[in-house]
Amino acid sequence: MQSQQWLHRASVLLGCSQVKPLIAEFLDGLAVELPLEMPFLLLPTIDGRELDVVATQPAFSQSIASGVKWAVDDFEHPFSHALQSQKTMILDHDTLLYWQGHSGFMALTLNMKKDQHLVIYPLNNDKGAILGILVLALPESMAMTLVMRQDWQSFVAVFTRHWQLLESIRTQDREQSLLSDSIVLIRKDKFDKEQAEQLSHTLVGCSELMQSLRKDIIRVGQSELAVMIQGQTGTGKELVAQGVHDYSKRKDQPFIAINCAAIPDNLLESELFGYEKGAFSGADSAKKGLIAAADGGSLFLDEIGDMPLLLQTKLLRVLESRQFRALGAAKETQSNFRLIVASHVDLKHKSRTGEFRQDLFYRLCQFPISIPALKDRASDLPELVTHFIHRFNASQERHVPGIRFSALDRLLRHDYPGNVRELRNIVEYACALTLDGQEIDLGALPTLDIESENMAFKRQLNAEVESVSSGISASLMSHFDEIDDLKEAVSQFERAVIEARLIAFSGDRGRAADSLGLPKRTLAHKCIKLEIS
Ligand SMILES: Nc1ncnc2c1ncn2[C@@H]1O[C@H](COP(=O)(O)OP(=O)(O)OP(=O)(O)O)[C@@H](O)[C@H]1O
Repeated sequence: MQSQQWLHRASVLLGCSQVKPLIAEFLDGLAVELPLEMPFLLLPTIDGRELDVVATQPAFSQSIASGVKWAVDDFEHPFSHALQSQKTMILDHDTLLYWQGHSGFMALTLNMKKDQHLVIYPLNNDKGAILGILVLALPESMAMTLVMRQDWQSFVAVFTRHWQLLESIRTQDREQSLLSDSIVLIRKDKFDKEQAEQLSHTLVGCSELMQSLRKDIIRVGQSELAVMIQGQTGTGKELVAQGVHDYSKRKDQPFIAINCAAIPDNLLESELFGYEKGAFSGADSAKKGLIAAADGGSLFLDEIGDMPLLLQTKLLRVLESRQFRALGAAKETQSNFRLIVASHVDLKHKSRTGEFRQDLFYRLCQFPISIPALKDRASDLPELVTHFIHRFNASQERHVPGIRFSALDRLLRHDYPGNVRELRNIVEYACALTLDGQEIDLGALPTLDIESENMAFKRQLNAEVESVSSGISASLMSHFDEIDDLKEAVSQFERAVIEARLIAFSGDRGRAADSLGLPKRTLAHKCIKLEIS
């Protein structure tokens, strides 16, 4: 073969933009230009333990590779020697016999003609590391001369350099795309955190329950799933529904809310679906229903458990088809709304007893959210109190700076059957009775139904304190008889009191110190001494 042909082949190789076609082009070129049967390459596997066979015809590579492992540390075959020495090996017919102990190699060379030599040619990158091994069966006359020829060596150098270049582009591309994937993930995570932080200004509470509730709201806001909110009265179901809407793509569209329990059954249908003029006696003009009004936005059906069964059937149809017909209308209309429902009763139970349609229940329950009662998240209470004081100040143009610990302590001992709404009312009442510039005192609180036997909040708070202080605190008082180190017992008690107070004030050391009658520096010093983080 002439130098010009190698040059032409080299230029074809340079046109390849990916490694696989490059190798195929290289091997095909050899098969065409040289009098040989089937050249192939051996490439190290990713773990570097074996050599993989790469030939242009899959059947050929399979026949070489079938069941054969070309382990790099198996010196029974000559390829591992070529790998180690990085030197070209040319095996004549007699030398081949020496390697017949390796069954795979024996099968590979079985059909070689007597005058053929096997050329094992390591391909290095420019740093001297092995890229692969080229294997050729050539007539004796050519084997030696070919590998010595300058044009052949240049051709192979073009092939290996281009191979290396494509590999490094591929690695760069992969790294680039990994980098941009992680940047997207980091940005998304940061965005979600920022949104959750923003939501914490309206949906207040630092307890883990509230934090995960806010995360759920942000997560589901980005989807189109139907949301079912369950929680006792006054726990903030409407606030959560509003949050789902505000943090969704529909936030600039209407948020339409209706309380199914507050509207008589016979009116609920016309409220939802609307009606045409003359649809029933008294329908003097047409009225748009709430389903139509929610088009593009969100429809919030509060107390869905109170919806009559017949209307449930109609609602299910609307959800399936996104179409509805106003009362007395001839045609169906479309509305693209996202449904959010809430209930203070256990709808699953109602669906089992037949009071609520089971198919509707499952259709509505695509993303269930459960809001815990206030008494089950005592650590939220101080922050909620502060929030309601701020809200009161802003709406009434007043200046109540905060609440005294004795008053907060009283609030912590109430059970709140009316949940956050009840707390809000109590705080607003107390604010109204407190003079500007003064903190809310015990005297400003309404009479609260406090059962000393049943101090739900205290119990909850103690449980939280116990969990942070390795269970040393609350039980201490009941084990006076067991105390054998007074100093240690006093330290434990002191630590438990400070920890409880820090929890009560959401970690605000200034307020905790105030409430304990200590200077802030003294409290800080005690925290270090008692190892309170
Ligand atoms: N986590 C919270 N942060 C701030 N305010 C809250 C929170 N939870 C509830 N509220 C306030 O408590 C009051 C009652 O909330 P909301 O109306 O959302 O409760 P609900 O569960 O829908 O009540 P109902 O079952 O009676 O319809 C509202 O003023 C609301 O702003």
